[in-house]
Amino acid sequence: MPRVLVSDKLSPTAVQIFKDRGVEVDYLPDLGKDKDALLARIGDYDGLAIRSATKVTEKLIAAATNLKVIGRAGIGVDNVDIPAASRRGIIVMNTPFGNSITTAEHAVALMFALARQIPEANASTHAGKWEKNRFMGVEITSKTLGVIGCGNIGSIVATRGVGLKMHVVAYDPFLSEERAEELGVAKVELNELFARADFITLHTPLTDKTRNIIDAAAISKMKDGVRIINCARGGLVVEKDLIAALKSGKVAGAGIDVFETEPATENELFGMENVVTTPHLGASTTEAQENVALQIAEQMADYLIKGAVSNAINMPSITAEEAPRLKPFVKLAEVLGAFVGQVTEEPIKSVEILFDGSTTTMNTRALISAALAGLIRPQVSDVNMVSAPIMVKERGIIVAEVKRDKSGVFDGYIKLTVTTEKQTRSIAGTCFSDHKPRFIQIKGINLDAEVGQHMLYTTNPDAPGIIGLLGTICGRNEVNIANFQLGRDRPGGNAIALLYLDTPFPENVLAELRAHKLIDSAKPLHFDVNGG
Ligand SMILES: NC(=O)c1ccc[n+]([C@@H]2O[C@H](COP(=O)([O-])OP(=O)(O)OC[C@H]3O[C@@H](n4cnc5c(N)ncnc54)[C@H](O)[C@@H]3O)[C@@H](O)[C@H]2O)c1
Ligand SMILES: O=C(O)[C@H](O)COP(=O)(O)O
Repeated sequence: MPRVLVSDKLSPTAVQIFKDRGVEVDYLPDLGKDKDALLARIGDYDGLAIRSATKVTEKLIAAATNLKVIGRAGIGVDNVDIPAASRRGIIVMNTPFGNSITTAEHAVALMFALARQIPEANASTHAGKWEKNRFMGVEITSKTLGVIGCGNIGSIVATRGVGLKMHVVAYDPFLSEERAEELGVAKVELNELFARADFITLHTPLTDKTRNIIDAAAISKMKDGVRIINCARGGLVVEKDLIAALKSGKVAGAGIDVFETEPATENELFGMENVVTTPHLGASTTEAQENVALQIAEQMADYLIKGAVSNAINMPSITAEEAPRLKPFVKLAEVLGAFVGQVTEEPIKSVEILFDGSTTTMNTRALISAALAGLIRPQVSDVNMVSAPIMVKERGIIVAEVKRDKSGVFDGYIKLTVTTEKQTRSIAGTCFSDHKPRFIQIKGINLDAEVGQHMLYTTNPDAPGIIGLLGTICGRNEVNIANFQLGRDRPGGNAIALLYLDTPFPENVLAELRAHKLIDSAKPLHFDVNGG
């Protein structure tokens, strides 16, 4: 039974779903704030469900020896060291839509709060002051709203702005003109947004490109009296520059839900009259918390129990429906990679993965990840479909995908071609209705060979005596040959042999075989035929 730890506050729905799905769950919502206690316990779990309080650092990941999946009940995953998780083969998934409406509504709420100074006016009225002349607001209608980052949340804010009769301009390098038109917004460059907007709202993730996107230089390009809303991430806005601009009056107000340092208990923004703050409440509604808890528990259970992957940051999605059809081809891709990985001794420069016929309609990203995992496993023992692409990239190996229509007798097949400094190797395989992977071409030589756990692969000239030679040497050394497959490109040309053995081929016998003039090369192979 897989075990999941919930280390941040999540709706009880998540716990119930884990239990119903047969996942053991420990709900310890304060553990995320206690780094040492979390570090001491994390090794016991297959899954970790979090929000933004738990910081999943490289150190925590190193201690998480059994961890397979980190589930973020929410959107931002900047509290997770994703490269470290990927390197360890741990899937990181989030719930990309569960809290977007709620967060968009919070941004709009902050915009209204700023425009009419509602928090200040509320405090003053509660204090019995009746300061009717102190609070003079601004209308929102006909003002320009600048949306930076027009993805899920930004686009909801944009349409709300349109509904409020605002002019909406959006800056997002990935926003298409068609989508902008559909939303009713004008797609503009950042400087134009700065120059035109009366209200600016941020909705980008925190990345190296977006960090400090609002600094003193950016503020200087904005209209006098602009109001800035940040419901995305602290770190997008340079707080000291914002504070200076609020003090000078250049910025008339700021609505801030997220801070450079969180939890934020001390901050110069606190107490400023023209600043409305909330403690990272963007996602905090009953509806959103129900959504994200339910989604993350389902997604994590799907992965831990069925191998289905959805909304993963570091792995292609595999739906529960496609998982059974894909599984044998994942195995095939991995086996093809493993074959080449085991026979290649020099550094690999590039890999081409060709999908032919029916395989082109499959989840080729997942299949490529599987092939790469098989390929580099002989060099890095602890690698899986999550970590393989990152490890291959770190090694500077170029990966290319090619798709083509059915070209031969098979409904479809996968062919892997690997180039090193010395040579190019290729291997192709397919799965028949028995779902078992088989090799159909090695070194350009056609054959039909199943995959065995322990095998010996030899290359030799097509000459009389090879079978006898292999049989004699194996027999003399008590190596039992369970099966045998031969192939050649033409009579008297290049030939290959695949021997199926009951046990790994002994090293000392290998030396004898390699020394024989009829054998060009001999390589023992091992395949995880039973693994998932
Ligand atoms: N305050 C909260 O409680 C709360 C709640 C949910 C999400 N968030 C934050 O909001 C962010 C946005 O969420 P989302 O669901 O809309 O994400 P999203 O991925 O759907 O949208 C982000 C958009 O930002 C754009 N973008 C990326 N780099 C950019 C750049 N340099 N300049 C301009 N645009 C850029 C992307 O193209 C994308 O369209 C999340 O990353 C998260 O950090 C905060
Ligand atoms: O990225 C998110 O989903 C939000 O920042 C919500 O964070 P929270 O789950 O900690 O409220």
